[in-house]
Amino acid sequence: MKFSGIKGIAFDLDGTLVDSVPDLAVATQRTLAELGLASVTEDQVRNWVGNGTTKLMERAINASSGELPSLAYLNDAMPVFMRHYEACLEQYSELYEGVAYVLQQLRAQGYRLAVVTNKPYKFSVPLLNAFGIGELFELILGGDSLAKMKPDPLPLTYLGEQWQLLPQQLLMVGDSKNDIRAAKAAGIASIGLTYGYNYGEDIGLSEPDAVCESFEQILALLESADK
Ligand SMILES: O=C(O)COP(=O)(O)O
Ligand SMILES: [Mg+2]
Repeated sequence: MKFSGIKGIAFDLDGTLVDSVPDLAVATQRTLAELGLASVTEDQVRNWVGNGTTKLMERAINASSGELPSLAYLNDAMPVFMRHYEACLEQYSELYEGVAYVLQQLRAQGYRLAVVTNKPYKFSVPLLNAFGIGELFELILGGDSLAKMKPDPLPLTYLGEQWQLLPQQLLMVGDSKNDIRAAKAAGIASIGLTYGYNYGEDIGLSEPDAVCESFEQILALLESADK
């Protein structure tokens, strides 16, 4: 059974724990306005989330202006975005249904929990704390915490080293192909969630070990596995 012997679980953040696109969209729209560029919609922003905030802004500026920004332009745009996102961070975002309950249950069952996100670390911790779940995680890794982010396996292999757990004792839960690719590259099992953001694609196409339509289903999947 793929999920037996799991001791540690790494959760993705955006699109997995928190529906954060409403605030990412507001911050993107305010940034474009300040740069004098045409606006974009929340639906567009949803399809650009997954590879960190710099990629999000690159995609937004590209769609808005019709051309890829130069590195210098993007470097100037990023502090503007960071300022706007910091100001709204959890204003319109919401924890997905069942998240707090399931995380508490998993902790009570003895699983070690981590967040492995591509979101910058400085936003990840306050966002998790704003929803009262930050304390449930032993380790939080942002997209800028290490030299490489998902889909690179580095954050997951680092987690295994920190916790002294083997790949077969770890599980990655996420909404995006970046999560599933990172898990496969690290040799660990993965669960793909259907309700998040995955560039508008079916997460099943990335072939995670299981697909869940709700966060609650994770509990049942783990309970059905031998410990
Ligand atoms: O910030 C992003 O682009 C994605 O963040 P995630 O890895 O938590 O989904
Ligand atoms: Mg995600």
